Amino acid sequence: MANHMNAAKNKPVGKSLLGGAMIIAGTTVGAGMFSLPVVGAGMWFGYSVLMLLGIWFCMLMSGLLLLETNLHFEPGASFDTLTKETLGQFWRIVNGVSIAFVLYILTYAYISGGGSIVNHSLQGMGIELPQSVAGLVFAVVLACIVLISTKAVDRITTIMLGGMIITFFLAIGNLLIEIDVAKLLEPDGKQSFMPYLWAALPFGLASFGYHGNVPSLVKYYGKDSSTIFKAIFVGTFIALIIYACWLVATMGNIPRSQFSEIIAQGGNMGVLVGALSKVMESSWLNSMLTLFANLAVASSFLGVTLGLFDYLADLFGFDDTRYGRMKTAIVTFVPPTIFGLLFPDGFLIAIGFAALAATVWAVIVPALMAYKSRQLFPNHQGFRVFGGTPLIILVVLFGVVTGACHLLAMANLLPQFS
Ligand SMILES: N[C@@H](Cc1ccccc1)C(=O)O
Repeated sequence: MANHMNAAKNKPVGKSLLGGAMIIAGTTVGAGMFSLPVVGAGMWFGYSVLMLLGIWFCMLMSGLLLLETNLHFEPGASFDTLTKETLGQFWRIVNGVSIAFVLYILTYAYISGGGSIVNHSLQGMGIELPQSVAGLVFAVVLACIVLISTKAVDRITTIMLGGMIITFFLAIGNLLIEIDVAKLLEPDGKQSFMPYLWAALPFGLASFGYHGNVPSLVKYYGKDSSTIFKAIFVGTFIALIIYACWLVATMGNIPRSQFSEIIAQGGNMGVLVGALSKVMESSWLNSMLTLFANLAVASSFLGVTLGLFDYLADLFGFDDTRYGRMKTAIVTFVPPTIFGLLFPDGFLIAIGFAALAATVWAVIVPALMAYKSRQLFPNHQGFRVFGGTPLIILVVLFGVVTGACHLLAMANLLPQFS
């Protein structure tokens, strides 16, 4: 839901802390959330919550380190300027490529997840479609909104965000009441948990990604470091609470052994939501849950593709005329949609690769930039993240270890629950 940062850029809205916190929470909570119970099934609830806490802390710190660097520059300076001025041309290019890669692969992940959830919804109405076609419908409808204008995206996602909050609490509230504590605390299946942590780390990292919005917040609030700090803290904390509730709701209702089936079917969004739907008594609440999942993935799609659309228009120099926007739309949407048609079930794999690229620009580069900017501006009196160099080392290590886990998991060298 990165589009709310565009809202911040364009509209003279009241600059309350809440607005900034919602921008961050909106971007953070997205499709990554739907991967968490599936990849966390092996280690189950306790370790999953511990992992989320650790990742939340590291991702909060990397965002604050990015803020620290950003505050040395004029509001409006973006990643490109920050990397160029602190780390030089090499990192500027590595960073730019990794951002573009994340945006593209997330677009594909959303088409895959969106197709899966649209299909699940249509089945509820008695309509059968191949999942790839459902993905195509999902992509074409939402791409048209992006093609119309930024304003259209802003309006529609604001409505979607409201809808998400309402449907989340209605559906999850009920699931939270119905949970079976034994399922949560005494999981069935193979009694080995901790080794499955490693393969899940990249998914946790992707779920806490929001860093593209930090420069937007600086542009929005100016150099008001204390408000931006609070907005990032509160926004990511809201995401942490939502994820914890989501884990309680899913793992408290679906037994661990049943996750094997979900994983065997590809672990896509529709399969998970379908399994949850089966345990929900009321068909009305069931619709709320399905609606929530649709809104979550649709609003993330709009936010991310709007970012990609603007990025590509700038990169290729396409103008804002009807013809120019058409060209930008083609390079933005056609490649991920073709992938979505060819590989409709790559949702989890795509989120994993998004995490790999995000370790670069959302974790390692912000830490390195903060290290460098402390050398460049040694007498700076303003905002500085606590913890000195040890904290920077911790954040870099977190990024490197998580990236390595993704590669090892791809090579089948890490234990994976099945
Ligand atoms: N956190 C987002 C993904 C994301 C990653 C990195 C940056 C921005 C967004 C999600 O879960 O859908």
